Amino acid sequence: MRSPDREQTERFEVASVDGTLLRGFSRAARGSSDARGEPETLVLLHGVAMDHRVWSESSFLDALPDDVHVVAPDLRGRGESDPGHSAEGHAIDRYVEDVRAVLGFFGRERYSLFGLYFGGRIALRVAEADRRVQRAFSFCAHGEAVEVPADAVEEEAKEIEGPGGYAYLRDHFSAAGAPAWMVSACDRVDQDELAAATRGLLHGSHQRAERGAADQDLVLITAEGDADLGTFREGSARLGARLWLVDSRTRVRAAARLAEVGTRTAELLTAAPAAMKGDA
Ligand SMILES: COC(=O)C[C@@H](NC(=O)[C@@H](NC(=O)[C@@H](/N=C1/NCC(=O)N2CC[C@@H](C)[C@H]2C(=O)N[C@@H](CCSC)C(=O)N[C@H]1C(C)(C)C)C(C)(C)C)[C@@H](C)c1ccccc1)c1nccs1
Repeated sequence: MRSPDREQTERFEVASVDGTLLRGFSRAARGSSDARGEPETLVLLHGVAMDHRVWSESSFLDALPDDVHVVAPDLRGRGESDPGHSAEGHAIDRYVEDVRAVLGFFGRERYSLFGLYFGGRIALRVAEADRRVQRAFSFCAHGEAVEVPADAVEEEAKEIEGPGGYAYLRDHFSAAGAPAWMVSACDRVDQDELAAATRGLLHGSHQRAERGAADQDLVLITAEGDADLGTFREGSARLGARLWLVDSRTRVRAAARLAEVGTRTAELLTAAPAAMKGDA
């Protein structure tokens, strides 16, 4: 466990293209950096019903070495960031703009992104759009085109904005075997923003991601028992992405494996460049 005083955690605030202020936390790297004198910078993107706190609560953060600069924004409408207000204000293109604004703020030449569920889908879309992304990890979200059924998602949004909204999410995630940190994260999200973000999934999140630069290292991660494992395999072949599997029966249950994925991610970040190409 890291002692709090050693944490060099500070807040940041950056304006996105549409003026939305994104806020988040940055933990400076200690010690070594790469040949360019830059530490590895890892930007963490949480899921829909979450905020930046899930990274410490899931122990993912503890798995990362001191010499990695960690940046954990709150997506718009979550945590301390400004609201997105409407479904259009929560379109995936707005999230891509937001993440690119965060990359601009820290001014590094290269970044690694790690996204959780829908945050993983955002990470893949940012990698496609932005050459500064050297590695993109997507935990339990592939980059293929998906049918996002408007009626089912509208129904889910109505549940979420209704009086039983938090109970819907808590009950669904608990029943699906989600770890406590993921269930409790839902309660921290403003209901109206959560409903808008849900409806926002109807604005572009169905599109597949394309590979960005040829030298990007893309990593898809899902549960061995995932019903959509075939789609992840297709995505791995199409994108030239690694496919990591975690020992769990479903994507929701895979959340309990996040800390060990953090350890594996750290190995890839700090591996000597030569080693990176060879490993499976
Ligand atoms: C099968 O579902 C699971 O395996 C849970 C898993 N989901 C996903 O991987 C992806 N999504 C989905 O597959 C589906 N999408 C939904 N609605 C959109 C959606 O996702 N949400 C809206 C509310 C928000 C909390 C989030 C969510 O989580 N709701 C859950 C239900 C409650 S929790 C069991 C939820 O999936 N519902 C479904 C319904 C169709 C049942 C309404 C489709 C229509 C895209 C295939 C998600 C990453 C994504 C991927 C690509 C584009 C958009 C979204 C998880 N995601 C986060 C944690 S676990």
